[in-house]
Amino acid sequence: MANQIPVFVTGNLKKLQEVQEILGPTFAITSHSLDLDEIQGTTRDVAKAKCRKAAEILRRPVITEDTCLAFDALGGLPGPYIKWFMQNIGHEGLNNLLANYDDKGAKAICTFAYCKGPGEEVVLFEGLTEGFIVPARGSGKFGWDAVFQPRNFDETYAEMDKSTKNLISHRYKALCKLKEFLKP
Ligand SMILES: O=c1nc[nH]c2c1ncn2[C@H]1C[C@H](O)[C@@H](COP(=O)(O)OP(=O)(O)OP(=O)(O)O)O1
Ligand SMILES: [Mg+2]
Repeated sequence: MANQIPVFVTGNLKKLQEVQEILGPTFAITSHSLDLDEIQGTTRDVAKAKCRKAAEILRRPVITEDTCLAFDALGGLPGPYIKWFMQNIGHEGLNNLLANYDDKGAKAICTFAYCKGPGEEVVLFEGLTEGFIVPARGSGKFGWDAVFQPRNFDETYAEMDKSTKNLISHRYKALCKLKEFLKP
């Protein structure tokens, strides 16, 4: 089981597309669509539990990924709960959460997790990109891309070329570490 190529388990097609774009054709990745339950806790706890669960279900080496959007003024929230905030209050609601704060700083954090199989230890690979929450700009249809403007850039993730996002993103940085780990 240990030598099997890990499968990337995600229910999010956009995430999968970005991972494939970043890795390029030389690093084929297979995927399995599962909507895994996500526990409450720190980003790391959530990422570990999700990966452990995927390994138990599929009984083989797996990779999972958890994405966080942490607002500095809110002590890191919504953090791992960003999916539910995004779904329920949208771009405008995310901006409104910070209406009473001057500090619009936010961190996009990507945590890949690898687990060899059921009961095995989970290894984490984190990537972080700092930026600001801004009123939605750009046509990006991927999650909160339109309200996240990376530090030192004039464009939001949604406005910039996909290739630019993929060179500076939280996901890119985490994938670099994962790639190094998976090198034969
Ligand atoms: O680069 C990104 N740019 C904008 N939005 C993003 C990005 N990456 C994830 N997102 C969204 C998707 C979901 O609303 C939440 C993360 O939640 P998260 O649990 O990690 O993703 P998910 O449930 O959609 O897929 P999965 O099956 O891999 O858990 O942020
Ligand atoms: Mg999820």
